[in-house]
Amino acid sequence: MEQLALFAEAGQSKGLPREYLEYFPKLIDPSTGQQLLEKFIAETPWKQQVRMMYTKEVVTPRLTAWYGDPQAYDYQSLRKTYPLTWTPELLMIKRMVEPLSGVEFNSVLLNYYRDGNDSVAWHSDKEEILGRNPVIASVSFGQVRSFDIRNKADHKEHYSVRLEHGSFLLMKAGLQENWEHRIAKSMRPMGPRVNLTFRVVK
Ligand SMILES: O=C(O)CCC(=O)C(=O)O
Ligand SMILES: [Fe+2]
Repeated sequence: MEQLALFAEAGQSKGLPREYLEYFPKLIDPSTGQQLLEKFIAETPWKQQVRMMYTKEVVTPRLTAWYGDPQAYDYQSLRKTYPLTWTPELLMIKRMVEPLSGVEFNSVLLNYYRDGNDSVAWHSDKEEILGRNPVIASVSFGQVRSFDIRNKADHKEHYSVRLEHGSFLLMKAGLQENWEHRIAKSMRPMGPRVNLTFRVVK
């Protein structure tokens, strides 16, 4: 049984459109990852974003925080907003993913999924501040969650990757243009997960 599960996990990236997405299950060892997870949960100034959806206020179903260089401010928001200052842990992980990504990142968005009720809906990260064809490096800690992608031109073409504790997912140029992604809610009991997405803000 255990063997079967392991086999399925090892082969889970088979069939993925590798020109758009690359999965590395073991970037960070499990015990370091556990310490980082606990530190991120305890020490990050998490916020729950509120957005307007037509006339209704909608609360984002997860907690977020944004870190980076002061130059990576968000010029699109009504009031210029600045990222929090890099922590040593975030800088360490940034230096690990940069050679694998071929990009120097200047900011990172943290997502905290407290349990199976937390999620991110279908979207692609294609804001103007990310420029054209952004490369995004995603590192996951804690609860394994399913990362689903679907082709914008044909929703029947879809894949899932289970993002394991300590794993690294590289979202390559073109993914945001041609595919959408999400982390769906789950009915199963789920522990906490923290995900970091390193980005270049123009
Ligand atoms: O939690 C994840 O793995 C994905 C997060 C995401 O899509 C985003 O922050 O834009
Ligand atoms: Fe995203």
